[in-house]
Amino acid sequence: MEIILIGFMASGKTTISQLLGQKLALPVHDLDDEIEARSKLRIPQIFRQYGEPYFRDLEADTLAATIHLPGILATGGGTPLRVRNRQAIRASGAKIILLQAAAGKIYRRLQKRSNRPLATGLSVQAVADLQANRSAAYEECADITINTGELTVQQTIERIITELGNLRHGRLPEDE
Ligand SMILES: Nc1ncnc2c1ncn2[C@@H]1O[C@H](COP(=O)(O)OP(=O)(O)O)[C@@H](O)[C@H]1O
Ligand SMILES: O=C(O)C1=C[C@@H](OP(=O)(O)O)[C@@H](O)[C@H](O)C1
Ligand SMILES: [Mg+2]
Repeated sequence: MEIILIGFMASGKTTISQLLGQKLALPVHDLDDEIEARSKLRIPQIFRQYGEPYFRDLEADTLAATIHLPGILATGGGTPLRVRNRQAIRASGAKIILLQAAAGKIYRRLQKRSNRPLATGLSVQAVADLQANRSAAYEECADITINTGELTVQQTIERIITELGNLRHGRLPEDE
């Protein structure tokens, strides 16, 4: 992959990967879609019938099988939790983009109907707690971090393009 998007549920990985792929003319892969295609099961069905550890094994295997393809990869919110996945993400040579948003924003985005078994019935506090548990794993991988909370989808894309340019030219955010 050239670019890998990581971050909490509803931070925008799936949405942004699609638009970024169009903008940069790169193929787009979504790890959840790849897992569903490989297992021929929907994500909630995998959690219900086989449990989370089985899902995490599938996720790790699917990551290993897709990470060497060209393009942009949208991971799932839990993908960087396993150390082996973090190592694979770092070793891929892709630019790693961490999308963030405050718990209240994430909570509102999660109220839309979705395919996320772990988001069902989460309070704002539970979202904040889970974010706190996961943040070190995300930050360990990230080359670029973008807070999408106050941005539109279009603004997020523009910010990513700018930050990728800065990274390429060795500029730090403080230089701007
Ligand atoms: N600035 C933004 N960047 C990304 N997504 C945003 C933004 N503002 C609102 N959203 C919305 O947040 C939701 C993110 O969902 P999704 O792309 O499925 O996230 P993920 O794949 O990280 O779980 C979408 O409904 C998207 O339209
Ligand atoms: O955060 C998580 O543990 C998960 C996030 C989901 O992906 P999104 O982050 O794209 O919603 C999906 O992989 C699964 O429901 C588990
Ligand atoms: Mg997604």
